[in-house]
Amino acid sequence: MVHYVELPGDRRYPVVIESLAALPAWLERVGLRHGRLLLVTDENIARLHLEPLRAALEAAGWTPRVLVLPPGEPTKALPYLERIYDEALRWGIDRRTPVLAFGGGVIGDLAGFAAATLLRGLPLVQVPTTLIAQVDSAIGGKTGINHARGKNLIGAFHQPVLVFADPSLLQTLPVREWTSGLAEVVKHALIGDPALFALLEERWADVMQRDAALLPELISQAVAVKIRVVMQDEREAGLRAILNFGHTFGHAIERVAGYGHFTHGEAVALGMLAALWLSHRRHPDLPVDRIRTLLQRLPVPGSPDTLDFEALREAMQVDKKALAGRLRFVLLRRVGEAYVADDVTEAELRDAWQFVLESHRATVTS
Ligand SMILES: NC(=O)c1ccc[n+]([C@@H]2O[C@H](COP(=O)([O-])OP(=O)(O)OC[C@H]3O[C@@H](n4cnc5c(N)ncnc54)[C@H](O)[C@@H]3O)[C@@H](O)[C@H]2O)c1
Ligand SMILES: O=C(O)C(=O)C[C@@H](O)[C@H](O)[C@H](O)COP(=O)(O)O
Ligand SMILES: [Zn+2]
Repeated sequence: MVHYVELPGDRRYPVVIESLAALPAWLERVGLRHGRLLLVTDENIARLHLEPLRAALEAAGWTPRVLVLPPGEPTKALPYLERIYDEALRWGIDRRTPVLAFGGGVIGDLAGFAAATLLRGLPLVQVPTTLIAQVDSAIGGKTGINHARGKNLIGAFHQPVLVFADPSLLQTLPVREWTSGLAEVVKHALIGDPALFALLEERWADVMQRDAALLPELISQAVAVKIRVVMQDEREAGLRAILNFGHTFGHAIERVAGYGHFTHGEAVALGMLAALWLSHRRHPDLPVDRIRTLLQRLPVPGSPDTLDFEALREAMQVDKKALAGRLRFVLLRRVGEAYVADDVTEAELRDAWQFVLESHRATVTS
C-alpha cells in the first residue's frame, strides 16, 4: 500500500506500508544513491529488529553507520542531538548522506531534527517502528526536541524523502506502547474520519490483538487523515492545528509529570477527554458517551490526580498554539470535524480536568 504526500512546489514523497525487505528498492526509487547512510535507532529496536535491516541495506550496497541511543522520551533532548552531530561529523558526511530514523516518535523527531540541521539539511528517511510513528510522527515533517519548559519547543519542519512502515514490526511493541499508539489513531478518527471511528468501536478486540490482517488497513486509514491535513497546511498556518487535538492538556501532562512518566499517547488520551468535555459544552449533540467509552478503553496507568492543576495550567501557557498569551484549543464539532477555539474560560479548564479525573477513575475501577 502506498500513499503520497503532495506539497506545494512539486514536492512529493511516498508513505509505503510494506514489509521491510522492500526498503532498499524504495530508497532507490526515491533517488537515493548507494553509499554512506547514518542510521539512528534506540537500544530496544536495535536488539529486536536492527540486524535484518542492516543486512538488507548492506546487501543493496549501502554502508550504514549505526548510532544506538537509550530508549524513551528523555532521549529527545539536546545532549542526544549533540551525540548525533558529533557522530555524523566525525564519521564524515556530505549533503547527500541520508539520515535513516529507525524507531518510534522519539528517534524520528530527534534524528529528523539532526537531519534538518546538519549541513543545513540532509535527506531524511523515516522507518517508523511504533504505531504512533507509523500513523503520525514519521509523516508531515515536524521534527524537534523537548525543553525543560515544554514539549517540542525546539525544532524545524523537515519533510522526509520516504516514509516506510512495516506493520509486522509492531508485533513486538509492549502493550503499553501499543495502546499509546492507539490514542493517536483514535485522534485521527475523531478529527477526520467517522468510518475509522466506527471501525475502532466495532473491531476493538481485533485491534487490541493486533490482528495481522487488519493492521495494514488500520494504519492506512489513520495515515490518510494525517496526510490529508498536512497536504492542506504543511506548516500549521491554520488547519494543521487540528492534529493537536488533546495535546494542549497532553503536552502539559507530559511535562509536569516528567518526560517519560506518562507516554505521549497516554497524555494525549487524557487530553482528549478534556477536549471532549469542552467540545460537548459547545456542541450538545456530540455523542459524548460513545467517544468517552472509546477513550476509556485506552488504559492510562498511574495517578493523574496527583498532578497539580496550577502546574498544568502554567505549562499550557507555553503551548505553541497560544497567540498573544491566549490559549487555543482544538475542539470537535462532530465526529470527523474539528476546529480551533479561543474562547475557553479558566472555569471550564478546571471542570474539564475534573472530567478527565472522573473518567480515568471510572476506567481503572471498572
Ligand atoms: N513529529 C510528530 O508529528 C509527532 C507526532 C506524534 C508524536 N510525536 C512524538 O513522538 C514521541 C512518542 O513516540 P513513541 O510513542 O513512538 O515513543 P518512543 O519512540 O519512545 O517509543 C516507545 C517505546 O517503544 C520502544 N519500541 C519502538 N519500536 C519498538 C518495536 N517495534 N518493538 C518493541 N519496542 C519498540 C522504544 O524503544 C520505546 O521504549 C513523543 O516525543 C511525541 O511528542 C511526534
Ligand atoms: O503533525 C502534527 O501537526 C501534530 O500536531 C501531530 C501530533 O500528534 C504530535 O504530537 C506533534 O509532535 C505535536 O506537535 P507540536 O507542534 O504541538 O509540538
Ligand atoms: Zn501527538
